[in-house]
Amino acid sequence: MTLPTPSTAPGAPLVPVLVVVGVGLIGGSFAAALRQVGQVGKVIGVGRQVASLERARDLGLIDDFLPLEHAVAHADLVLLSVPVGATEATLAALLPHLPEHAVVTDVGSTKRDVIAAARAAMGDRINQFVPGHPIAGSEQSGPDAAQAGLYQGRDVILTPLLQNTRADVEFVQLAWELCGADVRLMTPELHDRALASVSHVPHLLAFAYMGQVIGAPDTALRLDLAGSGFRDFTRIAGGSPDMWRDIFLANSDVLLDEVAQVRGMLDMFERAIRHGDTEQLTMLLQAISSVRRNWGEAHAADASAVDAPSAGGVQSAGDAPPASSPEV
Ligand SMILES: NC(=O)c1ccc[n+]([C@@H]2O[C@H](COP(=O)([O-])OP(=O)(O)OC[C@H]3O[C@@H](n4cnc5c(N)ncnc54)[C@H](O)[C@@H]3O)[C@@H](O)[C@H]2O)c1
Ligand SMILES: O=C(O)C(=O)C[C@]1(C(=O)O)C=C[C@@H](O)C=C1
Repeated sequence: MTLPTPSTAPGAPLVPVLVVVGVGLIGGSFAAALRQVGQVGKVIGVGRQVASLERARDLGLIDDFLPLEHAVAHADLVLLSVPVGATEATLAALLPHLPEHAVVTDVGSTKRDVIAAARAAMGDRINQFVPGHPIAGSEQSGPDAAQAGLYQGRDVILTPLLQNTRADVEFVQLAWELCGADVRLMTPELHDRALASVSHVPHLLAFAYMGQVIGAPDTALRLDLAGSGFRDFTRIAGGSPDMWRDIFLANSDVLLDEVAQVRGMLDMFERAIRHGDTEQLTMLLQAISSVRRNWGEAHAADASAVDAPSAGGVQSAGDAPPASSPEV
């Protein structure tokens, strides 16, 4: 890969000045990861809460913080790591101050809406925006949750635009690779459909299930008796409400379509249970359990080396096997 434009001097870090807008779990981890490998010169944070930015500085995630317009004027790379609903307003505010050579990328969990927002905000400077999304994170938020190792061996998806230069895409790709990530390129449509299924639906179900439990008359007893199954299933219901509100709304069309299909599966289970259909219930459970076990074993062995099943049209840095779905 050719070294991208911003880093020209030998031994210079890849990113002389990184501006992180939204120094929380994801943005703070990106800064920490690049710093750990010595590939960032200076990190400037931008945010809404001074206390949180001070905390990020105390943790060493950022060197300093500035108002958006001042920070961006120095940037070689801007990482947008705010809830996806804030994309358009944030990009519109930073654009007048963005140097011509600077690249802006994002970490938003949805891509079609983020790209539409970026086009609306950036107009003919859209070439400077390279959309991205790390498939790594947790239910925690804020700078204290940031970890330099968060992206080690994890996939990062880039959905480049026709307007992007190859050098800018390679710059963002290299930055993520230096964080330890495996970069995959795909279309925003494929991204949003797949992530609706394997990220957005599980979060929606966890929130919905948890909501049902806390609405019960004996909630205290239930929560007192809850074990590891409950813990595993509901961990993600502790995620950021702002972040998940924006994701559910941004990806609503494919999310609702996937939810309808999950409802179809629930109906199938309900029918089998209602009719005492042992054969059907066993068949469903066996087919599903075996696929989940295989996936779990492959990913537990080395989550970094095994790519998730890929859909047609996905370009992967690795040799991902073709997608396979359970026949139930
Ligand atoms: N948490 C995850 O697991 C995960 C994983 C991959 C991608 N993402 C994406 O990363 C982005 C950031 O998520 P995070 O987990 O780091 O959240 P976070 O809450 O830890 O950090 C978000 C930051 O954005 C700021 N912010 C919130 N609303 C804002 C607004 N309207 N305008 C400006 N700033 C605002 C917050 O103050 C905070 O500093 C989101 O777009 C999310 O979809 C999250
Ligand atoms: O591990 C978690 O708790 C996450 O929610 C991480 C997770 C996911 O896997 O769904 C959440 C949202 C993202 O956009 C990417 C990753």
